[in-house]
Amino acid sequence: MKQYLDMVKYVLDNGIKKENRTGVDTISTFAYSYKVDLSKGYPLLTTKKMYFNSMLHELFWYLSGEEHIKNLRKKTKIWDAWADEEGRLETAYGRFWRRYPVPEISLDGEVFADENNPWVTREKNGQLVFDQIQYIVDTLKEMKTNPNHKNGRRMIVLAWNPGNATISKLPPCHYTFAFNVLGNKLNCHLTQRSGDIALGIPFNLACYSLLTMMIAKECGYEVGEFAHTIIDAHIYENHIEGLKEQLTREPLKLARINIADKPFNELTFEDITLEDYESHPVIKFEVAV
Ligand SMILES: Nc1nc(=O)c2c([nH]1)NC[C@@H]1CN(c3ccc(C(=O)N[C@@H](CCC(=O)O)C(=O)O)cc3)CN21
Ligand SMILES: O=c1ccn([C@H]2C[C@H](O)[C@@H](COP(=O)(O)O)O2)c(=O)[nH]1
Repeated sequence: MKQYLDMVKYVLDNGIKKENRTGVDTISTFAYSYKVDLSKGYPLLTTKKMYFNSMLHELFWYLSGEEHIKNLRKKTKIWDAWADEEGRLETAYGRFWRRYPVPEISLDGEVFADENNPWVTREKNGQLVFDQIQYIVDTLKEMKTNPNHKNGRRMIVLAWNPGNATISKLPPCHYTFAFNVLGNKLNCHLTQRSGDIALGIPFNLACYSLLTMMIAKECGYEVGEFAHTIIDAHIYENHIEGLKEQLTREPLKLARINIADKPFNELTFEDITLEDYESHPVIKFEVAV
């Protein structure tokens, strides 16, 4: 994928050396953006072998709304370093995607959705929560018959909750995304505060591109573009050689994705198949914890 290789080259050429909490320095750039046209194929990197199954388990974990990795860790180890022995995690994306806490006390004149709202439920522990993914799916369906939908430019999912994020061991990196309809095409824009270009970004790109394809299918849209803005876009120093190796490799034809004919909420791991994926060999990168 040319856009990825361009980003790698840009950060290698322009990055500034920076220290960070992990003890492994990075070369960093500010606010790198790129776009991919999803109608041209599925943007899974071909210049190294990608562990598609780990990414797919991660996406279904997000969609499950689980706040822990008790189930995910049976499928992939990629989140183990940030959880405790029991599989508990201080911050989990899916918890906020599908169960974002809603306050029950408001100021004079201010509104918050209550239990009568279609996306709000009360959990067993008494907390009111909002399902942002269902809100997106329902709104996109309503827009088919009502292009002037009041929420047509308000299709936002937020994973950042300051009261959690600012004290968490690992707050969300990809913390907000927005859907956008143009013609009959569904676009998605992801904002990421911090991006590990060798390890995290290829997963994030593949994950949100697939999510966009799944939602487009459910709601009757063609796939449009995936756009990604990475605020601190960095390469860890011990990843430089592996990324330089990738730059010498010629990108191969993009793979395709097949999604089973099932309602979005019933899709499981087995319903998504990766077709015609060919790649250059694996490159091992060590993850900075
Ligand atoms: N420093 C850092 N980089 C990240 O990308 C990252 C974090 N931390 N913390 C939270 C999550 C966990 N993520 C990870 C963690 C590990 C891999 C990883 O090891 N990937 C390997 C092998 C995957 C596998 O064995 O299935 C790869 O080659 O992609 C990828 C993403 C992304 N995130
Ligand atoms: O999905 C993800 C999750 C994490 N990352 C990277 C970005 C950073 O290298 C680290 C997080 O460290 P912070 O100090 O919290 O920024 O993980 C990613 O690229 N993608």
